[in-house]
Amino acid sequence: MHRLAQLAQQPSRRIIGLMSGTSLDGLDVALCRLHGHGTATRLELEHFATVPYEEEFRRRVRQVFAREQVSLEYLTLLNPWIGQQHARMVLGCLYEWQVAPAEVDLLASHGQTVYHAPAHQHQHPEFPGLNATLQLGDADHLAVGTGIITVGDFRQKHIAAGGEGAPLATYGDFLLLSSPTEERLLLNLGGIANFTYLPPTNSENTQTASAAFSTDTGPGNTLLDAVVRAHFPQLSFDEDGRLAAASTAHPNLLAELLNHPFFAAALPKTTGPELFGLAYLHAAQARTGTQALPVEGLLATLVELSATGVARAVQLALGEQPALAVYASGGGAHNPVLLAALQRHLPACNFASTAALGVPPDAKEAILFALLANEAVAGRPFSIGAGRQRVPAIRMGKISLPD
Ligand SMILES: Nc1ncnc2c1ncn2[C@@H]1O[C@H](COP(=O)(O)OP(=O)(O)OP(=O)(O)O)[C@@H](O)[C@H]1O
Ligand SMILES: CC(=O)N[C@H]1[C@@H]2OC[C@@H](O2)[C@@H](O)[C@@H]1O[C@H](C)C(=O)O
Repeated sequence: MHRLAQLAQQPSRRIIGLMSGTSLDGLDVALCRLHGHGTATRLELEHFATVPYEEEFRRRVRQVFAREQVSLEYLTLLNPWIGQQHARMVLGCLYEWQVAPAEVDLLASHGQTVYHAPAHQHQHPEFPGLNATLQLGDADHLAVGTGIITVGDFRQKHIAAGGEGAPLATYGDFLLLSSPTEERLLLNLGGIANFTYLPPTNSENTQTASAAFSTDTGPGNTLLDAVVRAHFPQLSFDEDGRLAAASTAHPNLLAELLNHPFFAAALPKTTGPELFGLAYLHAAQARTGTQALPVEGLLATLVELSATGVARAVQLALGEQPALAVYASGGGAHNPVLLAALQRHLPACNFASTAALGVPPDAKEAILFALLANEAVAGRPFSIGAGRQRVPAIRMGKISLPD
């Protein structure tokens, strides 16, 4: 506790942000130097790596990932095991970067989401209105395994304060990437796509902060990856969208997929592969008689679905022809076919990568969790609209001590 009080007083802190997303591609590890806190926060990214998961890691997580029925014993075993694996991966990065664990002030660990259950999605009759989400990889195992104080399990506080436990990007995006003059959209194209809307902070409107918010928009890469894996077991994604580029979207299947009420629901909203999985796709194919659609056509349809989901959410928030600066991040930002579809749907928007703002697109989410840990230890709850748009004024994360 004494160490934590010291950390809070330091002008800057060295924090490792960890993110393991829905794509199960690997653990993102971002070593950050964070100066100050709140709106005065300044970031220096010292090192970044994605430690790829071995097939065996993915196989074990998939035993429970987004599944309604699993072995409770297996789930219990995975919780410390993932924590231990993540600790090992962090130590491997530190060794490579020639940084001693004692030179790092904090670890910020998101853990592995295995089930996301916002009320609109589970609709369980015994728990009406209850939002829930579960991340595995207990932070005590990271703290003891690395010797670094660890902040983990960020999402529960957001739910306790009235949110859905996601997206949490709002807080870090607002602190780090707001512009005094530019109206921005920070678009993350991960397994699930989401965005943060950031109005200019110098706007005449003193309510500006209260207009900043984040929402999921629907699938990003999750369905694309699932279809690629089902057809080509040796591949994990459609590199540069080459397969999708060889065909065009099937209009009836696309319309059927977009018929899901999620796409018209009010913002903000969250979702996951529990909803946007192969069962959803196969049901829509059965209803439209498109079961025999070749894989290229399927992928082209799914790229269009992801882009349309983003465009619909942007239009719900900002009107039919929004003209603002969009900064993309996440793995989908490397997919030229997806980016071209987005530009087609939002022609008045100017698309760039978050690299243009000094944030490497693959590192962004891991950096955001380092920012959240910085706020947990050194910040004060700051208001982004005090509960409007479900952005509660809270600090998030639980603290695990190594001893
Ligand atoms: N060159 C590329 N071409 C096409 N797609 C790509 C490329 N590089 C990465 N991707 C896609 O990005 C995915 C990984 O994205 P990312 O790491 O942002 O997801 P995540 O963080 O796991 O997801 P989430 O943000 O939903 O938790 C890959 O599975 C793949 O679908
Ligand atoms: C429950 C959960 O893990 N959600 C993730 C997921 O991946 C993208 C999207 O769905 C987003 O809502 C969230 O992650 C980011 C980092 C967030 O909370 O902002």
